[in-house]
Amino acid sequence: MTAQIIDGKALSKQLRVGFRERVGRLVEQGVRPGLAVILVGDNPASRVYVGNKVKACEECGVRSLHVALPADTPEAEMLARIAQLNADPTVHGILIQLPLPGHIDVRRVLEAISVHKDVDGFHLYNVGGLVVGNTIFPPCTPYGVQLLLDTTGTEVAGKNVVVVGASNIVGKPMALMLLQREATVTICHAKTRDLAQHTILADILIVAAGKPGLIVPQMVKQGAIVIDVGINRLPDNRIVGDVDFDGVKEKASWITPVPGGVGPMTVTMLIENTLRSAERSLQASPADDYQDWEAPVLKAV
Ligand SMILES: Nc1nc2c(c(=O)[nH]1)N[C@@H](CN(C=O)c1ccc(C(=O)N[C@@H](CCC(=O)O)C(=O)O)cc1)CN2
Repeated sequence: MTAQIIDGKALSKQLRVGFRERVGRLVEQGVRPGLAVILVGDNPASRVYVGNKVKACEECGVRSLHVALPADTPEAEMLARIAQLNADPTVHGILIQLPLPGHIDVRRVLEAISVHKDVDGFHLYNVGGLVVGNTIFPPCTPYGVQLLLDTTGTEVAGKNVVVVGASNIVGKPMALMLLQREATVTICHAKTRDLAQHTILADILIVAAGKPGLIVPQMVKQGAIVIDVGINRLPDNRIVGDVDFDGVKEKASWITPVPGGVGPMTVTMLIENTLRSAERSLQASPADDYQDWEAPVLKAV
């Protein structure tokens, strides 16, 4: 039996209808949500992703502020820009497009973003929040994957989940979020021996390794849910994931396509986090700490 497709483009479209309504309500109350996107250098893929983010803002009525800086921008200048954006009440979310040029200390600039505007969820506070299960802003890609999984109607608790890839922005937070939902989680990475021995046991297989064709049908359990987070551009310009889609779809029960699966959801969850930040700004006197943040409750179904 061929797998059912988990359509991230369609789910994004549906969620964005609700976002426009939320923006309308915010504007009625005098707040236009604002997102600042900082891009350093001219990495072509990053330019596409930033373009997608700016387009999504336009579609939802969010004001976007695109800060494009040359590749040799000193770290001190970035820190100064971030400080300005932290202090700007019309900016509810700030993100720094990754990767950054090598001369910039990624952790230092991410830590400079106000926890209250860290809509990418990369600040150490938000990362730590994932460990104890109450982060302010879930990181966008794993958050999107969680919603995509929800659309399958599958109860995650008790399932064997295997995450392939241990990056700070996808693999590790993904594993923590699914552990919070009581899955049995295994993380595989570049040093894992005999990858197939792990993946074959997965009821839910999430692949974020950046290696086209890494996962072939023999590595997948019959009926598994397969989420492909990889985005690889081939020499012929085609975009493919990390999973052999045509082969694996004959074995899986559900599968995400690339493009049109996780990618659009990453951008959609960024808007969700920005709206939550803007909504919170309406509270009469938001405390200057993070204790009064409510945990996010967005559900896909
Ligand atoms: N600050 C951040 N940097 C990066 C993140 C992130 O979440 N925050 N994640 C990735 C890139 N990324 C978002 O920035 C991203 C990747 C892919 C897509 C997307 O829409 N993909 C499309 C295909 C797009 C194409 O034509 O190449 C799809 O899969 O359908 C959006 C965002 C690294 N950096």
